[in-house]
Amino acid sequence: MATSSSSSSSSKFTRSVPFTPKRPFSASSDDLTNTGRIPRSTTPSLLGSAKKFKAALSTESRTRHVSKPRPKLASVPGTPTKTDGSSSSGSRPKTPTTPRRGAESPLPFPKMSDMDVSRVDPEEALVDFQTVEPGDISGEIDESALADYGKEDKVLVSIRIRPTNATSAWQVADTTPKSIKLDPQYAKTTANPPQDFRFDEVLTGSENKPVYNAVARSHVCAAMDGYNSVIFAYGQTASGKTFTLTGDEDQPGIIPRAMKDIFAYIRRTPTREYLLRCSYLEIYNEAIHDLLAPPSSSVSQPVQIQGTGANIVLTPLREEVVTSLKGVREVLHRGEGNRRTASTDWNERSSRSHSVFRVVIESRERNSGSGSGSDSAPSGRSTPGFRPPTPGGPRLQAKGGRSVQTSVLSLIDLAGSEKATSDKERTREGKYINTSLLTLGTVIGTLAENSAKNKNDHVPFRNSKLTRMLQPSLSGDARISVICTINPDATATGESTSTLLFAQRIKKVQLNAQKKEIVDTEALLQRYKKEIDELKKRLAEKEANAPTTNRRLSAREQLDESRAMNDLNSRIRQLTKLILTSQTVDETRGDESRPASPTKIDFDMSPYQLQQELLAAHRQMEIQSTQILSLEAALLARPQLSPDAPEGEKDRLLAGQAKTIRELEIVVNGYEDNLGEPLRAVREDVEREWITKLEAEVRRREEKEAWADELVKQLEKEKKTRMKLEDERQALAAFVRKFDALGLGSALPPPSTKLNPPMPTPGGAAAVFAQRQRDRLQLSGFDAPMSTLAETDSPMRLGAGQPSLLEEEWDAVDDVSFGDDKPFLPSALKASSRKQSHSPVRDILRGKENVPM
Ligand SMILES: Nc1ncnc2c1ncn2[C@@H]1O[C@H](COP(=O)(O)OP(=O)(O)OP(=O)(O)O)[C@@H](O)[C@H]1O
Repeated sequence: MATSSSSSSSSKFTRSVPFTPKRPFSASSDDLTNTGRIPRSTTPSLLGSAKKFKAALSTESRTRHVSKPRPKLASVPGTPTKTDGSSSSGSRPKTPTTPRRGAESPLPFPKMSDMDVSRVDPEEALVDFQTVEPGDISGEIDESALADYGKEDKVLVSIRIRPTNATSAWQVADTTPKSIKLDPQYAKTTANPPQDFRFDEVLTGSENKPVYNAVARSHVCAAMDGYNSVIFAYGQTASGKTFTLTGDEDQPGIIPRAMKDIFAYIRRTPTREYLLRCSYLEIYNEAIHDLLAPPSSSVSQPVQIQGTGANIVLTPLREEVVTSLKGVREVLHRGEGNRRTASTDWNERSSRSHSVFRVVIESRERNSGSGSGSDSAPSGRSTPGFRPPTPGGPRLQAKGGRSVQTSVLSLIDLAGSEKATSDKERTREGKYINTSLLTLGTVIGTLAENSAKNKNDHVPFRNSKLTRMLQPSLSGDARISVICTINPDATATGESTSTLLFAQRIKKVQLNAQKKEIVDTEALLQRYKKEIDELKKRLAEKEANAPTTNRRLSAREQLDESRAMNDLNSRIRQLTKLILTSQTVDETRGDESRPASPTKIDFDMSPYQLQQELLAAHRQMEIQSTQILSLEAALLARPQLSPDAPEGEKDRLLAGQAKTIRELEIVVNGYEDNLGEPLRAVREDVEREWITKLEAEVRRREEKEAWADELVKQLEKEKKTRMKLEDERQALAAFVRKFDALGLGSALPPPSTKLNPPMPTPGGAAAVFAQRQRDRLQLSGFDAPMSTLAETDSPMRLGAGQPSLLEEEWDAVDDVSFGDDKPFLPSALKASSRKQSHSPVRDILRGKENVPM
């Protein structure tokens, strides 16, 4: 938002923007528009500010600043001459926003507050082409050039580059779409060329008229045509958001131009009449303040957002009815006044808060005076009297078949976007601005992603008041135009780039705004009745001609004809039902005690229709007679006793029934004694017997499991021992082979044969060793090879072909003497028996029950 020169010095918030042209430049706008720069010689005081023009529409500010007489606007061609003030239709309605102090209401309603506008009669506040004064429309708006409301399903995204005294760091190309890119000399890195950003519009200069025409006009017209429209300005502090939206005395911004355009639109639309309501609010520190409510109540009663999804309602929020541009100025002026009152430092506040100006536009066709239905009152302010209050403000009613179109135009000036990224101070305020602008970025990012990738990811609208309020619009229910303002100075390239990235993201959001209409139900009923009459007429004609035409028609054509009559009939029945439903509702409301009649017979029906009705009635009767029969049977089953039977009879019947009850109790008790109790006992016995068995089973299973675990552990241990022995055996074998290789493998000679050199044994020491192993096994009674033994002996299988030394004792293996006459048997047997007696597995197995050893 804008800066005030007076307060800027005191503000701790220093603005990087020195450029604040307040007065019209002597340079022509052409000088500025193309380059976005202002010649130094023409630049006015740098300390001037647009902030004081924030309420540029206020009549007060206008009289204060404008010395020259207001230019007289040429009347719009085709504008009917205004009738004099005495005529009720021509007299200009007073904007009902002026406080009516002390006015006593003649009606039995409680006295309304000074600012209560909820009881304004909407019929008295209507605006139409006759009531708009030439001064209320903008002479600057090019009426002939009505845009096409922008791209219907895309957000209209434009960039506005604020003029600068320094050299702009941005280059603008006048292509289609318009593009903007950073001057390479200001790029941080020269590795990649600067990104070329493309948008619907890239605007430069200080002229607000082309900006309005390019970015806002289409959306204002769309709002007048029944579409919700949102125009918001996003950008760094002092980049020109407020200048663009509000403008100043010489360059009115989008808000004043939009209001003028609204009245111009009304003036050139003689077929419709309008009810305009304005609201003005501010979101500051995540609280919504109603700027039109008295300051005390706006603090004590902050505005709440209610509802979900597309049905968001702001409450309590004042909506002021306006009938002229003067009324709009007053509303804006009051809102600005309240906003300033609430802040100690206006600049800080304005750049840290979001302001939202909303216009609710309701319209319906003007009554042609043809007297359709009961509504023959002339259009406009003819309905006298006082209305009961409507929440939020008066509403236009759908009348005499004229449906009401409702739309909202929202004009939003956001807080400075750099707060979302660089506000280091962790103040409450900074945090809240961060929250709402960061959430806006996230929401737009997710929406863009969802549209681009056809996804349905959660969009965090609820994370901030701003996004929650904008939810219906951002969800696609509005035409959106975003104007992103950038400061072209080289010092601000980072912030400007992030603004351009935001703009690029929002471009991808998909929209699907629809017109909203409230239909007049009375008129709808009238239309149904008319259609029924026409259909009946056609049906009657067909039936009358049927005898003659049927003779000429083929069988197929006759069938078609009969089908057509059937169709007519069913449509008549359908419409009649719709009418009857609404009448039935009215009847039941009117007299609760009287049941609504299920059907109404129209005696104007054709014979065919009556026949159908008769058949349906017959079917209904059959169903009902079956029901009657079953009810009669039920009645007969009841004990016979007339209501006027003597008391004694009744007592007897009661006694009889009491007896039956007792008998039934006896039966129930008998069942319990004879069957219930014994059955329970049997069940308990069975349970008891089986519980012990079950417990024993469980115990056994647990023991076996423990034994199996132990067994596995022992086998593991045994396997390790085997591996170790195998390693040692291999070492020994290697030693023996080496021994042989040295020629020492012959049987040792007897000590006496020293002279005869020993002859090597055929096959060497290895052969001797192998032979000894075989002999040993044979002697122990094992024929199977060792490896087989190992496999069968142990529940833990070793790899096939793995040599086994399980049965071997180290001292046996240790016997490496090569004398084949040395008896081997005793040692082997001894080892074998010793091994058996010490086997840990056997020890465990022995300890187990039921395991044969
Ligand atoms: N296009 C422009 N032509 C001439 N002056 C401009 C333009 N844009 C901005 N300015 C001037 O720059 C100053 C800052 O602009 P403005 O107050 O609109 O910024 P802002 O983005 O609204 O800042 P904040 O975030 O604080 O509200 C004002 O004095 C305004 O007059």
